Amino acid sequence: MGCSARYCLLALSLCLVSEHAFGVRIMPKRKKEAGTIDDQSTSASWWQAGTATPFHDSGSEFSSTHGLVQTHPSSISDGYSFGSSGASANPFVSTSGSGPLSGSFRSNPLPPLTKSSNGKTSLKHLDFTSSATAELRRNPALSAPDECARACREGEPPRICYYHFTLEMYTVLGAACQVCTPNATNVVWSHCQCVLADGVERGILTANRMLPGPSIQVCENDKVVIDVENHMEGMEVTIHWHGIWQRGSQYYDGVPFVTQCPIQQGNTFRYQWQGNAGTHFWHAHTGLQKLDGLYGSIVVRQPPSKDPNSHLYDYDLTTHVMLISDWLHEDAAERYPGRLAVNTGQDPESVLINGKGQFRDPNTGFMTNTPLEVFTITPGRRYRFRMINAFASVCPAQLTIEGHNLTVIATDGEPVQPVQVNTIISFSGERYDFVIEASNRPAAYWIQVRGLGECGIKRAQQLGILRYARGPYQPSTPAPTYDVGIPQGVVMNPLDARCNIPRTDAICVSQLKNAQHIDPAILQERPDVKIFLPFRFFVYRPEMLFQPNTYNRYLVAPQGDHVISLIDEISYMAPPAPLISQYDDINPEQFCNGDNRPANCGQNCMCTHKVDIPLNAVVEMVLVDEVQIVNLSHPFHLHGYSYNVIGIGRSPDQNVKKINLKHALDLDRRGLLERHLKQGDLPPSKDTIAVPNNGYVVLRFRATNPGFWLLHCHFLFHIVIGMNVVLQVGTQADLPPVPPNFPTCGDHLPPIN
Ligand SMILES: NCCC(=O)NCCc1ccc(O)c(O)c1
Repeated sequence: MGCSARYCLLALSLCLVSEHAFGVRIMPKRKKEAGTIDDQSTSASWWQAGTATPFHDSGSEFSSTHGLVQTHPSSISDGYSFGSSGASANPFVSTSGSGPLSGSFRSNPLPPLTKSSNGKTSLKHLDFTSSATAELRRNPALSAPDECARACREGEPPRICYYHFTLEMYTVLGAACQVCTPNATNVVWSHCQCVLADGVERGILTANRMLPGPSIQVCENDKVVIDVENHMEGMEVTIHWHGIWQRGSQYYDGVPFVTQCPIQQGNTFRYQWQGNAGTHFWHAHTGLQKLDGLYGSIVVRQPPSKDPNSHLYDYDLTTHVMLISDWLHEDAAERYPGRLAVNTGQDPESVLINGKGQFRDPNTGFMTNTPLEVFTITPGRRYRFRMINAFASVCPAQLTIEGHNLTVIATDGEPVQPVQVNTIISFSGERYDFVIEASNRPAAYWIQVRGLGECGIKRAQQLGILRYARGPYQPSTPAPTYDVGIPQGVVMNPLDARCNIPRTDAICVSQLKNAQHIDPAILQERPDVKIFLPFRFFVYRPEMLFQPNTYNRYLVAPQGDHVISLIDEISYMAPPAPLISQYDDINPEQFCNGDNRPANCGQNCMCTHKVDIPLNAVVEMVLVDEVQIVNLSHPFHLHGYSYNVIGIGRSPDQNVKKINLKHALDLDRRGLLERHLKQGDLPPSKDTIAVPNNGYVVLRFRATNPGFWLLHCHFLFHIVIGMNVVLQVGTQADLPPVPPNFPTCGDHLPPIN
């Protein structure tokens, strides 16, 4: 090989086979029968274009309207499906009882665990290590992942869905990519452990050697059990189930030192919860691990009768989950606290769609030829897509699909009245579900995901393909570039956040209408509790930060500022032991909030920021952006709840160049904060909302879920420098005790002998 560039092998193979300047999609040279394999493909790794095998052909031959399910290997955003998500062949989640698939889903009893009726693996990935298999065999009450990813029908008994995640340090383009070549009997090598990402080699962290990690897809009322086995060398971890409210199971919310002790290397921690319906995701909540690959999708489906928008789509496929993430070509730790001479900040090199993509080296122009994600649809049908923004950096993501309108029907798991747009801009932690109607000319169409904001520097983007079954594989139009993209049309969630005027070019989140009933108490004029939370950065002078014998944390911001995050002038520090299980082990002086600032707490006040909220109170929160950096809007995520987005705005006062707490309070007094509380306003429910740059959002929720719930900016680097606060709803007495033998942790400071 003898190449210096890490991706040169791929780039080289591209050079040999490339027919277009832009590079080659992985395409069969000639069309093959579905499910056959090119036996000549032995000389090079299977992803290389010159040896492309027609595994993705299979999608064209199986119509999604056939009643049979699992006729070929399905995949769920699993990082192995060779550029075909196999969607058309796996239409096993029908939303309409009378639809073509009515009654077609069979649920297999255990065993077998891994094979579907045709003997091929239906949902790969799932961990079939001896421990996972053993647990499933030992306990006949458990269902395997592919049994749980099913159409949900009223009256069907709930399942207990069992998952086993083995977390490891792993490699993109490792040797697994040479061994799992498809062979004549297996179109897809059933347990392929090859992670391709965008074709650039790097070390990563994985769950079950997949990127994204395993998808959890269940029905409402199912019980979900996930054994998380940590084998990451020298690392501790927790997994947060983003969007899952954890009612009655707060100790499984996965926030380190709030709801549990981190899982030590070599240990297994069993999470158990019942999911509220919707599109959610899981990700590591410790350190920077999320950015290195520890995330995956969660879909909690409902019987169609329970979804107010189910009449708008025919299919809700396991394969139409679209998880988008930003991607580095090095460990995230290279970026924290950050470097000076080569300060690339948080800027990702790349973007991935379901862990897939290609990368063009800006210096050489070489482009990798790894497969793009393909979503297959059948003409005339309407499909529910579930988009998950798993970005970690500050970049918003812009999704556009060539030739297709997107009808937004839900956000953050909660249904909204449908709105039609052409582009969806989303922030880290948000989810948008939309319907696509396969009503265009049967062809292949580009999907473009562009990183906005800081991602514009490197022009990070990724492409995918929306393909009509039996149509061509390759879009006929030139691949959209960062600068010449798919026309954006009407935008969901515009960055300018001009939300208080009617407009035809964009729809703000605050202009969406909830598709469900809203507790009237939420809309009462005066909430029981009103909390203003301004947030900003504190910029250290180097002589303060590097005072001898002080060791304050910091992040090197893009312009070189050394900063920490403040919410209400406090930078959150985790306590040494979990609030939920070892509250009494924590020194009360560890806690603070705006009304109780520790003595001598200066401008860089660091403590466990905790705000107490009475159980069942109607809470209003006003988040105020005091960061004041153009193009930077912070998405705030609340654990344990979804809130109603009552208003989004900026100062109406032309003289006020910069909003701050004082000004927001003044606007509130004058009744000038935007609040949609009228009959029929129906403010949408969400759990993650971007606070517009130089603006504010007003949120409300009824505090019916007791516990210690984290509220935080969802940007990863802002979390680690303290942009968090714990909302304690109710008292410890309102919480169930943690399960027996819940792990403990804490300082060890015995008397000195
Ligand atoms: N007027 C204050 C200057 C300031 O706050 N500088 C920080 C800028 C920053 C911090 C973190 C980021 O992630 C980012 O993108 C930008």
